[in-house]
Amino acid sequence: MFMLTAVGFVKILRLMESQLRDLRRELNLLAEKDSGLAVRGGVRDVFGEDSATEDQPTTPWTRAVASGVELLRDPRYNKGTAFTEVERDNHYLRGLLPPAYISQDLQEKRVLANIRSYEDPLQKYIAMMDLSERNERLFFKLLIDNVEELLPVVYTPTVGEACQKYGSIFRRPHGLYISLKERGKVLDVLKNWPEKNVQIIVVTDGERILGLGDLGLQGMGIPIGKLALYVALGGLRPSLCLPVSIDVGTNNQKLLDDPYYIGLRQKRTTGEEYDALIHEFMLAAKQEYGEKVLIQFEDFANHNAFKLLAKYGRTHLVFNDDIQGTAAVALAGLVASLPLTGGTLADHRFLFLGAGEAGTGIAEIIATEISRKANIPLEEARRKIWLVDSKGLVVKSRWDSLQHFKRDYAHEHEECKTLLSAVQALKPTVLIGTSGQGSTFTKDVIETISSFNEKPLIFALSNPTSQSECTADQAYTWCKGKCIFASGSPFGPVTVDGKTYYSGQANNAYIFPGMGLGCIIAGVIRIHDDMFLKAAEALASLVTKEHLDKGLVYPPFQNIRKISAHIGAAVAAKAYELGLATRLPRPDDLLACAESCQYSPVYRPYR
Ligand SMILES: O=C([O-])CC(=O)C(=O)O
Ligand SMILES: [Mg+2]
Repeated sequence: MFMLTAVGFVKILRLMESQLRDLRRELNLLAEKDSGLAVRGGVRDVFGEDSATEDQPTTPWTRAVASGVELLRDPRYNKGTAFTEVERDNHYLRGLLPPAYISQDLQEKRVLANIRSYEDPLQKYIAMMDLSERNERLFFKLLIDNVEELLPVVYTPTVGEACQKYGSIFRRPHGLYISLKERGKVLDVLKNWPEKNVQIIVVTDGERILGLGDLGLQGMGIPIGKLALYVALGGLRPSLCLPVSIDVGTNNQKLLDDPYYIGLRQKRTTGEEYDALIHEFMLAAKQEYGEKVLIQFEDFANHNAFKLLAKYGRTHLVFNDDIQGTAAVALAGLVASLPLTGGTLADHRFLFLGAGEAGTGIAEIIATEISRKANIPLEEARRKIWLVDSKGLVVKSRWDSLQHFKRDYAHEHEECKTLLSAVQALKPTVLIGTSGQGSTFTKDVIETISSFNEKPLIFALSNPTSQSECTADQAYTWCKGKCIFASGSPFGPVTVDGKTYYSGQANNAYIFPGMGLGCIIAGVIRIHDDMFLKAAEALASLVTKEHLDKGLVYPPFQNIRKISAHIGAAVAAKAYELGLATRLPRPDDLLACAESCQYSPVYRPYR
């Protein structure tokens, strides 16, 4: 006869209890995974329970989550010391946390103080990334509430240095790495990503990271940074976002020689092998996430950027941020500055230093806007725009050797070998730098352009700060305070002869978050250039007299979530007008719809 002692009975009970606990945890995890897959109808559901309207802290969050130490280690759900007593009991957290309860606001204060205590921007970047790996909501709350202070940390200029040193500062992997080793298995790679309802992908192949050149796989910092901005600036839910770095090798010898380099140790592959990997990725993304997944191409080199946009623009929901996003932000600044310069866009003469993605992208959007507003043919509008590349002024006589994307701007003129001689010959009213080369707007150039302009417009757009064509200080000093200045990376106010001057940040970060928001609320299936024109107009319309009085041709980033909602609504409206929006019926008030959908990073109470 089997005799059960009291000790044995207790042991069995304990065992059952622990098995039950494991089972419960497992079920919780499964429930979480399943609910991540659920897609119901209606606009708000695109954003799930995270959208502002459903995210009232007083409403308990009903989704089951992991518990115990797994909950603390999951950055999506961890709240650290902000777990309440009841939550600590219900989710097996007793003893795993110190007894104090620290609210999210207080946690935010503490983390901000820590970040401020680091002098080195790269240390701040590492601290921010560590936070995002620990506690996603606290990371986004901190970024949203302190956007002007922290944007330069998670984005340009610091992200540039982070990419350069990515291997050395590598901790936990972020995003998805697709290398030549994954050929034939890209769909499986996408299936390994934990989120199933991805709606925005930012992808780079690392060949032209900002103005820093080929950084190979280390370019991963860029998609990560851009997607953090989709959430913080645009209000998209973090789980919708997927950063991807495609590794086809690098031609950066310094990286190939670096023992800490994290990418494939080989020269870049080109031609068929390159095209095949990208194509496999594009097909797999659509297969896994559907027709409406938005794919943003970022920091590809010119030769691939134009090709990929043309190739996939018809079959996928894609845009190139460096061509189209930068174009829209530059146009917005130019339009906004018209009350300061007088006249219309058509009255200006534009000279670009840099004739790649950004330069020709901006040129084309300006020409389109002029042609529509002044009712003149596009070719005539293009004649107001001149490009200087590494060989000098782009002119007709260079036609045969010009890359196709420069040819529309190859006008009749004698050759000018330098920027200065082009400025002297053409007398532009607007000077735009998209060269990726720092210190190229020299004192001579700026003095010359201000010698024949009351208010020259000077946009030094290359990033990060080290690659800016000139600094705000140089521009205002050399033109004696006459110019309107904007730059791709931020510059603080400068004082010249006792007067303070401000400069706007003409960065595509104003545009792409709103573009993504607009695409999602309207269920857009294809991007049309007119959506970027609308985004630019919406941004320009938010520049007030008060901003202009300070010389600012962009509204401050502080209000970026509202700005993104305006841009999103404008983009969505255009998409509906063009028949490219699939979410029906069309909401009457697109702005209210965009605002109500924005993600809130405030912690949710767990049942
Ligand atoms: O990332 C930025 O700051 C803007 C951008 O797209 C680039 O410079 O490539
Ligand atoms: Mg870029």
